[in-house]
Amino acid sequence: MFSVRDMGVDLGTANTLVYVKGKGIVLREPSVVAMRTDTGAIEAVGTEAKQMIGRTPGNIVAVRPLKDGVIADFQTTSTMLRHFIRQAMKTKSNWSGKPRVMISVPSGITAVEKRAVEDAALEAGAKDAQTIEEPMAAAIGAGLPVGEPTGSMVVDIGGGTTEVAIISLGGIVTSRSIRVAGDELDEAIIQYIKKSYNLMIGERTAEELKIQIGTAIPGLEEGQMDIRGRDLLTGLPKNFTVNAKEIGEALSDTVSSIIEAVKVTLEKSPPELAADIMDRGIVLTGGGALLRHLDKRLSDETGMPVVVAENPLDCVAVGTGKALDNYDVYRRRSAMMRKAQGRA
Ligand SMILES: Nc1ncnc2c1ncn2[C@@H]1O[C@H](COP(=O)(O)OP(=O)(O)OP(=O)(O)O)[C@@H](O)[C@H]1O
Repeated sequence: MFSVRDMGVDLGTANTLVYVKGKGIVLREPSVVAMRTDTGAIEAVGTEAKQMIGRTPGNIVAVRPLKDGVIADFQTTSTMLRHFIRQAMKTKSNWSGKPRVMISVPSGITAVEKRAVEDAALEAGAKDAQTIEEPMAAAIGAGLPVGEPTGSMVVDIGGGTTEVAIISLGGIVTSRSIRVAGDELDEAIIQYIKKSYNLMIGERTAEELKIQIGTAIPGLEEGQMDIRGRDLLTGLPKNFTVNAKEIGEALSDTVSSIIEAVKVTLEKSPPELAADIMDRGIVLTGGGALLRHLDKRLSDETGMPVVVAENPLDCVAVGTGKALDNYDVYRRRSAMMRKAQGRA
């Protein structure tokens, strides 16, 4: 007899990751679904669907169902979640029964949406499902001592949302979630290129520019990249070269918004916890933490030490996996919250 292995799912706006207890991360796919507009039938999910963004014929659309940091399209989110959970179950030949699933969700989603995410996991074959707030999962995954009476601060910069939280004794003391993260950085690049060069580029090209030559401090990076866009005057494709300084300038205001959210959260922190954070430093997680010199700029502007977590893209998924060890605690907590909401 093999034991059932439980699963943690990072249901992100940009990427979905599945962590299987005892195996680690077994699935890592973009949170994208391609569907036929006429019948609603699913054409592709994940990497294959992401490649279709901006390239679909009229009868197919490639959508990101969680694009704006919330579940924008619930039905499609459920379908995608089901697909990934089933795929992850196939990666292990010796499942003996149904797994319990811990799913991280953006902290801004409603109780009804949380319930619906859990239902989607049940439909996919889970025995039971619970949700955990993304910044809590990120902090656990980054190895912060969340259960201790000491303040830890995590800034999770994903695709759709930046979640800033101060955690102590297993709970979120104060937090802020803004819809400014990787997608907004990409959009800032699109707007900059449009304004400076009269050229239109797609969101995937903008993301590539950000990843390859982006910087949070303009002037600190060398480098350039050749790209292709559409000339807005002639309507024709055109090749051109952009340098790191320009991309740094394009990103600067959006980076400032993220830093402002961190400052506001710090200002609301009880003094004892602020002192703990001063000792340990602010921990950056999520793909956005990989933007060059973001740690330095945040440290310069807040006067606090800042560290980038090891494998920032994996922290939330690893955190959901570790949270499986306390599955019953989360289960009891959400049952209590549901009861309290029912009474209110
Ligand atoms: N090297 C890099 N530099 C800058 N940004 C990066 C880098 N690598 C990935 N990203 C960005 O990180 C974002 C995805 O991060 P992540 O997978 O943590 O998000 P998510 O968890 O899906 O989103 P959310 O937390 O909003 O639900 C994308 O916007 C991507 O462009």
